[in-house]
Parts: sequence; structure tokens; C-alpha cells
Amino acid sequence: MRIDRIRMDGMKDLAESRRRIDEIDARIAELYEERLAISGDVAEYKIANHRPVLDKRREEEKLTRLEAMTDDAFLRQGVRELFEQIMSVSRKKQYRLLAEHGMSEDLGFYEIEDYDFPSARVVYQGVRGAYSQAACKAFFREGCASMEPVETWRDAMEAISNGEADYAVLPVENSTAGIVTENYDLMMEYQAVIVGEQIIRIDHALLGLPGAKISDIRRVYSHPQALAQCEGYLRNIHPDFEAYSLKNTAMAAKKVMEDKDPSQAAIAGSINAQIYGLVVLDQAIQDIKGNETRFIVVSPKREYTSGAKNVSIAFSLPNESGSLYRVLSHFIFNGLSMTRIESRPLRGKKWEYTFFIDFEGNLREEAVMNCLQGLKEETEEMFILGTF
Ligand SMILES: C=C(O[C@@H]1C=C(C(=O)O)C=C[C@H]1O)C(=O)O
Repeated sequence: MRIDRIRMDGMKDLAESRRRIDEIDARIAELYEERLAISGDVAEYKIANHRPVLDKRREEEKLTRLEAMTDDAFLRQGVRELFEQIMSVSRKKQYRLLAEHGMSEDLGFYEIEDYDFPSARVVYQGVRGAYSQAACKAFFREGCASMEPVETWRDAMEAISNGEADYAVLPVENSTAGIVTENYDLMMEYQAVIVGEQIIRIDHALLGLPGAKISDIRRVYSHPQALAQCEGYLRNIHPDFEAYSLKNTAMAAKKVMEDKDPSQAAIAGSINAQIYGLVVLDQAIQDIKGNETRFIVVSPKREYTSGAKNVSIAFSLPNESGSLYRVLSHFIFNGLSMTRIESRPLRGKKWEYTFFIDFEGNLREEAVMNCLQGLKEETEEMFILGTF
């Protein structure tokens, strides 16, 4: 006997049940259309009276009232979820109407034809030969007015905010080690604007004095992070090397050049060989190949160009169930594709977070503006970190 033919007493016919569901859905759709149109009337009122779209109290009262219509716990939860969605779409319609009336909130960004990179003064953290300098060179490959090292990431931010420099280049993420948390925090503190990003392949090389051979080497110098990334190489291939930590990789190269001792080597980017007159004794010696770091180029000016393809934002949310889910609905509803999401603790607020999201788009696009409008109203604070 075929299972789908089983029909017990009292069981309703599938086709009949579905026909009734279709009927109900048609009624819901009709009522929904009517409801959305009235939501449009509410938007007109809000536009005329400069009222915000979101009215949390009204929404909560409505949900409570609707829940009270049934004693069944499952139904109550279902009604809440259904009406949360209905009201969320109703708000999204209102944001669109606001935008159509030119009432969108000013995001404080202005479009420019192009950046003036040739006359830009650029700063990076470290010393010459640092990976940050390689990132600068790759990003400003058409040239810039100056490219100077500063001691710390904070110094780089200070330089652009006090006008000593136009752009700072900072690492934000390594493909092996993850995000550089400090620079996310500095971005928020200084309210800097991302104008571009540059991914640099991080290949560590073993550098020695000209004429030195690998068999001469006894001591290696580098930054602890680089030594850690080459730990397997040092342990398995050169267990006889003694490793010493220095403040950065380029400094290690400088030391090897200055000491003129052929038994010393540095672990650093191969670019340091040219800078410090050394030779590459071994290439790409880090344990994980394809190691890359992403840098951002930041400016104090709230500018973007028409060619921008990414928007980077940060916002904080109340510590409530579903708050992130509700915010993300704006990306889905407006058909925007998110490329990154990170979170960092909100300073001074235990277990509350700032979220960092990158998505594809440009501030000129309607979908982007509608999404940002919703986020601006429905998050505690929202910052556009750049569009590049
Ligand atoms: C429609 C309104 O705007 C928003 C949407 C609501 C809804 O769809 O019921 C309720 C409150 C507001 O957040 C309104 O203010 O009444």
C-alpha cells in the first residue's frame, strides 16, 4: 500500500486544506496592502511634523495587545513575530517615502570628483621597510607628496587629525591572526574616514649580510609576531638558530646591517634587503603560506567618489534579544550584500558592543540610503566609516 494514500477517519483532505489556506492568504494580502497604504499616510504626517519613523512605544503596545488576544503560548509568540515583521516592513516603506520627499537625514558626506593623491602627505606606523610602508607604496603607486613613518598607530591618527598629514595607513586584519582590535577602536575614537583599502601579502624572508651563507647563521632577529609565524621553520629546519626579539622587523634588518656580523640574520619582508643592503638567504619562510594583511587608508575628510563600491559603518545596539537580527533586516530588505561583520566591546558598557559592517554599495544608491536611514533611526548610534 502506498503511504500517501493513507487516509484516516476525520483527517481532512490535503487539497481542501490548501484551498482554504490560499483563501486566507488572499485575504491577508489584501488587508496587508490596505495596511501599508495607511502606513504611507502616517509617513506623510511624520514628514509634515518632523516626527521620527520608529515609534517604539506604539509598536510595543500593539504587540502586547495582540498577544493578549490568545492564551495559547505558541500562538502568542507567532503573533508577536508576525507583527514585528509587518511593522518592520511598514517602517521601511516610510523611510522610502521620507527619502522621496528629500527628508533623509544628512549623513554628512560629500561626493568629490577624485582624491588628490599626488599632493597627499601620508603617514604609516613603523620604520622604513615595514609592511605598512609596502601597503602605502602599493596604494599610492601613482605617487604622493610624502610618505613618513610615525612611531605608533595613535600617532598616525593624531597626524591626520591635527593636519600634519592627509592620510594614514593602518593594518586592520591579518588572514592568520585576525583583526587588529586597536585600530578598530582608534577608528571610532578619531572618527576617521576610510578612503581605500590595500591587501598586502606578508612573506617573511631570512636576510643576511652580502656574502653570508645560511650555514653561517647562528642568531636571528625579528619582531616576536614574525618569529611566531616562522616557528615551525626555525624549529624543524634550523634548530641551531638562536632567536631574539626586537621592536619590529625592519629594525632587525637594520641591526644586521650595522653589526656587520655574518652569523646574524633578520626575519623581515624581502623589501628590507634593498633598503638595508642585505641579501635574501631564504624566501617565504612563514609556516602558513598565503599570509595576507588588510590595511585601510584613512582621512579626516568626509569625502567619497562616485566610483566607491563599499560602505563601511559602525553602530551600537541595545542589549536586547533580536536587536541585531532587526538591524540586519535592512540589508536583506534593500538587497545589499554584506562582506564583513565584526564586533568590539563598547567602552564603559559591559557586554554591549559596537558592530562594524562592510557592505557593497555607494552612498549615491537609493537602496543604500534607505538602509542607512533605517539604521540611523533604529540603532543607538550609527557612524559611516567611509565609502570607498
Ligand atoms: C505606522 C507607524 O509607523 C511605525 C510603524 C508601525 C506599524 O506599522 O504599526 C507602528 C509604529 C511605528 O514604528 C505609526 O507610527 O503608526
